[in-house]
Order: sequence, then C-alpha cells, then structure tokens
Amino acid sequence: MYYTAKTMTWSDGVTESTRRPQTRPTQLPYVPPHLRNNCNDGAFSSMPTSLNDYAVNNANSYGFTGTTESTQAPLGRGGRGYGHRGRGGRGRFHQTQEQEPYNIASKLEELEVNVDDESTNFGAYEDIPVEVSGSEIPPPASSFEEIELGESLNRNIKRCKYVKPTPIQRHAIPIALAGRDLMACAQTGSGKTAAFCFPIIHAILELNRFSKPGRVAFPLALILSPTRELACQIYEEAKKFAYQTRVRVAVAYGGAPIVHQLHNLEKGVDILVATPGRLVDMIERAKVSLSMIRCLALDEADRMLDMGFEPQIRKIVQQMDMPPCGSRQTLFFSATFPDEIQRLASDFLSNYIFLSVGRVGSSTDLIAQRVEFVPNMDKRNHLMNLLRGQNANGTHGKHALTLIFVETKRGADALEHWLSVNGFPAIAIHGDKVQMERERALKSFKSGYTPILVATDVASRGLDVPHVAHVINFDLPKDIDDYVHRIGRTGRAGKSGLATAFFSDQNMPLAKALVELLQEANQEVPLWLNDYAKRASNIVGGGRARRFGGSKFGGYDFRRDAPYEIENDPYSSTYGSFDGTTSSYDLSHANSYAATGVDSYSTGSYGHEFIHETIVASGWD
Ligand SMILES: Nc1ncnc2c1ncn2[C@@H]1O[C@H](COP(=O)(O)OP(=O)(O)OP(=O)(O)O)[C@@H](O)[C@H]1O
Repeated sequence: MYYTAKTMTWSDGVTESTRRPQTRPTQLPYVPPHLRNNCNDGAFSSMPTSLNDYAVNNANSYGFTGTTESTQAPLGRGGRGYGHRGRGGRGRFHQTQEQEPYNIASKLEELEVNVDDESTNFGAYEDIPVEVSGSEIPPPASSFEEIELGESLNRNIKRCKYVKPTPIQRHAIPIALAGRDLMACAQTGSGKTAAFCFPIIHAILELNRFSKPGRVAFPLALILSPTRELACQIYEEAKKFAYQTRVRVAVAYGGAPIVHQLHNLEKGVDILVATPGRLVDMIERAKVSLSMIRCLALDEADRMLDMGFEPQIRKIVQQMDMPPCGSRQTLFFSATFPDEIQRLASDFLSNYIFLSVGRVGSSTDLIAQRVEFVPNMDKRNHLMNLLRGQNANGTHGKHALTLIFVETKRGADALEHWLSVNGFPAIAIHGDKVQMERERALKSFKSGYTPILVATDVASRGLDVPHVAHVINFDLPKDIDDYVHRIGRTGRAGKSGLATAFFSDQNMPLAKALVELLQEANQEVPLWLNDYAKRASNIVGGGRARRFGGSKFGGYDFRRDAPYEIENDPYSSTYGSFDGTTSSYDLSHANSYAATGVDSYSTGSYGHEFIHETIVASGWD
C-alpha cells in the first residue's frame, strides 16, 4: 500500500541484521542540563560514562538482569551549556514604555474561548507547514477511512466524534502503521495522543494475540508519560479508543496504591501506560516483563529524556528485558524537541523518520499571547485586576477556567491561599501534594467547581482540560519550551485561548526566545521586551535563541546539521538512505508528495547558532 520498500510491521519480527548494534564508539559523556551551567572540564569527571557505571551503582536494584539485552551505550553525547543567566537592571526598559490598557473581558469575548465542544475547529491547523525527513517515508492520509484502521477502531473514532484526522494524525499514523520509528513534533493540543494510540491499537488487533491473565504482565506496547496525571489521561483516552476491542489497557503510576494497579495487571494487559518510577518498581518486583514489547511510545519525549528522567528511561529501555532498538518500534512525540534531546533520542531509535507539523514550539495563532511587565512585588495586585476583569462565566455559559503557573510549590500554596482569602475560588496542584489531593484539585478545576488552578510545571505538559480560557504565567519558566507547553493548556483542539505572562527583571534570560516565539506566532511584541531581548543577547546564553537552527517554522531534524557525524557514524546505515536529503512539503503539496519522493533542503539556510539553555524542571516528580 505504501511505497516504502522496507517496512516492518509488528508481526514481521526483526532480523538480526536490522538491529542497531549495541555498542557505539567513543562519545562524550552526557551532561545533564541542570549541570551544564557549571560546566568546567573537571566537573563531570565523576559522572558515569556508560550504563555499566550505572549498573555498578545500582546493581542490586535491577530486575531481569539475566535476560536483559546487553547494552553498553554511553549516556548520550555532550550538551552545550548556555552560560550565565544575567540579572537584568531594575526595570529600566519598562519605565520608558507605557503599557497599553488591556481589557481582558473583551479579549476573552473576542476569542470566544468557551465555545462548545462540538465547534472544535481543526481547520485552524490546516494551513501549517509540515516537514518530514528520513528515508522511504510513507505518504500522509487525508481521512481515517483512507488509513484503514479497521472496523472496531473506526467505530470508536466515530464515538469520540473525531471526524477528520488532525495534521499530525494524517502524517504520523501512516508512518507508525508502516512499522517505522518516529520522532514527531506537533503543536500542543493538536491530537498527538491519538496519533500514537491508533497505530498501537491497530497493530495489536492485527497481531490478534492478546495478553492472558497471569502473575507477570507481558504488555505488547508501553506508553511512558512524565507525570501521573498525564499517564491517567492517556490511559483514559486509550481505553476509549480500545473500547469493545479485545485490547486491554492498564495504567501504572506512583502515589496510588500499587496493589490495586498490580491486581489490574494480573488480568492481562496489552497496552501499559506508565510513569517511569512506578514501572521500574513493578519490573523489579517481577510483576511486569517488557520482553514482549513491540512498541514503545514516549509522550512528552523531550521531557522524558531530559534531566531527572533520562537515567530511568535508559534503565527501562536498555537495561531491562525490553527488545532492543530495531526489534521494537519506537515512537517519540512532543510539541518541543530541542536539538540535544533529539541527539539523545536517536540512541533509542532505528532508521527513524522525523516529522514536524506546524511551528514547533508554538501553538500557532490560536493562542493570543500577551506579555506584561510586572515587578515581582506588584504581581498579586496585577493578577487580581486581571481576574476581576475576566468574565467568570465565559461567553457561552461555560466556566472560563484560568490556569496560573508559578515557579515553586510553596509559591503555589501561598498564591492559592491569597486568592482564596480574596474571594477567588482557587486550588493548587504541585508535586508535594499527595496524589489524592492532586487528583482532587484537577477534578475540581476540570468541573469548574474551582475555576482557578494554581500550578507548578507538574501541570504544564499534556493535560487536556476543556474550557481553559486563560493561562497566566505569574512566574515565567526559565525555559522557553516550558512556556510553550504551559500556554498550550489553552487553545486546544482548534479552539482559541489566551495567555498572559508577567515578565520581571529576573526573566531577562528568557527575553530573546520569548520575542522570537511571539514573532513566529504573529503576536505583538512589546518594545520594552525587545529591549530586554537585545540586552540579553549581549549576555552569553540569553535564552534559547534560534531553537531550531533558524528554521522558520521550527521543526528541524538535527541530523541535517550533523552530516559529518552521520557520515562518520559506523551506524549510519541505520539511517537507511538518509544522507542529508529530506522530504519537505507544505500541506498544499501533500497530494504530489507521494509522487515526488524527496526534495533537497537548502541546508545553508540553517544556522548553527543553536544554544540550548538549561531546562529546569520544577514540580516534577
Ligand atoms: N481528529 C480529531 N478530531 C477531533 N478532536 C480530536 C482529534 N484528535 C484529537 N482530538 C482532541 O483534541 C484534544 C487535544 O488532543 P491531545 O491531548 O492528544 O493533544 P496533544 O497534541 O497531545 O497536546 P499536548 O502537546 O498538550 O500534549 C483532545 O481533547 C482530543 O480528544
């Protein structure tokens, strides 16, 4: 059906020759982003440079060591620090610029942020650029019928009221169905969950070999998520998609009693959705074996491979009993994919296709973004004025939910308290709360009972809460990608939304990246912010400038920037015919795509100015 010469489906199995070799030659040790600021030659001498080192340190904690495929891969390659984060002056710039008065109620009205569910407007995503690179790329499909997902899955898609695939689904599903590994970037709220769930469910149905009850669970597919709430959400979605099929879905996440989750697993599981910590625990208790895994999907993959998670992911993927890269299918999805994380990710992928849909790192024009200069001491008053000006009931009788992001867990509690005593019904969610409290907070927010949620970054990724009308960055994050994910909690599924950020002197390192993002998304850039950005440019590491090598619309396959590395990589054959040529097309050219095969990029237009700033996770557990 596809014109790919070499496709692999789950049932095909994988021969030894298609496997990626297990060892790689000398590479720089991976430097976790949180340490890169302090980078000096000696700083990492004590870091483990291979999984063996980790294995020695953690020898007692591994299950299934006897059956684990031997992996000697080093912990990735060196990253690039971004140097100092300079402190700005004391508001010199904003004082010279009058801020325009901002009528939040009319803005929300104008945006119609509380439209009915039925009015989902995925047409908003139609006119966006798509970039795909790699070898032998399956062409996109224009409808679910064309994709041939099978009767039961199609029935469930209709039940979910999905009429048409979103662009990421149109492109990613055929690639995944062809058995190819995939690194996919697409905007927040654009339907990535279904893009990896549909092919997984379809493949299990095709395989027609379902799990049986037993004391050890042998899932066929594993979906990893960085947070418990997101794991639960993916689980719920996957269950809907697999409704009345024989495919069994289960979830495993920390903070909830393991006994109940294990009991569920014992009934048999085909698709396991999990957070890394709880999964490792279950594997070590010999309750889960990954030996049958045919497909591994990482949602929010860039976060999963970033600080904190990466060793755990390596442990799960490379040191347990999961079939090695090349013998399983691996799907990575996120709205952001920094270059250095792409490098890391490529360790887990074989002959993969890179797909980016839309301006990666932005939520297009669906989200109206506004940045206001607010000194720290004025933030609360400013917030109160903003909330007062907001029509609490929205424009269509639905609750206008407001999500407020803060930097710290204590800050979240303090702001929740302050809002509550001032008559604004607010509830906080962060990593120090017990899971029941976290779930209660989210439920109360979703239902509109508590229409203001104060959150740390624990709520910044993946959560799909309908009717979030307004995201307020009370404290801006340190990393522009976190900003992208945070504001992406509104403006989802084709609906419009509003994002307001309070910028203060401390945020100067973010200014340049913020300006670029606003420009990319055709948003107004305040003059004072431009001044900050210019000033930040003079300081090493002023935000992550040109995050995607200068690409106009973001999504950018790092392999294109590394011809030398690939040519000299003994495993370059795993990239198939990839040789720096890529397929690039606009959706308007999608029809001619299959016929034309590949186009060459003018690689000269891509700069090498990539500076990836430190990613600081807050509130993650
Ligand atoms: N084809 C479709 N038709 C209608 N609605 C859809 C379709 N695909 C997905 N949706 C809906 O769009 C919303 C956003 O989808 P999803 O949560 O998968 O986005 P995402 O791209 O994973 O976002 P994020 O980057 O924030 O994780 C969900 O409510 C989902 O049910």
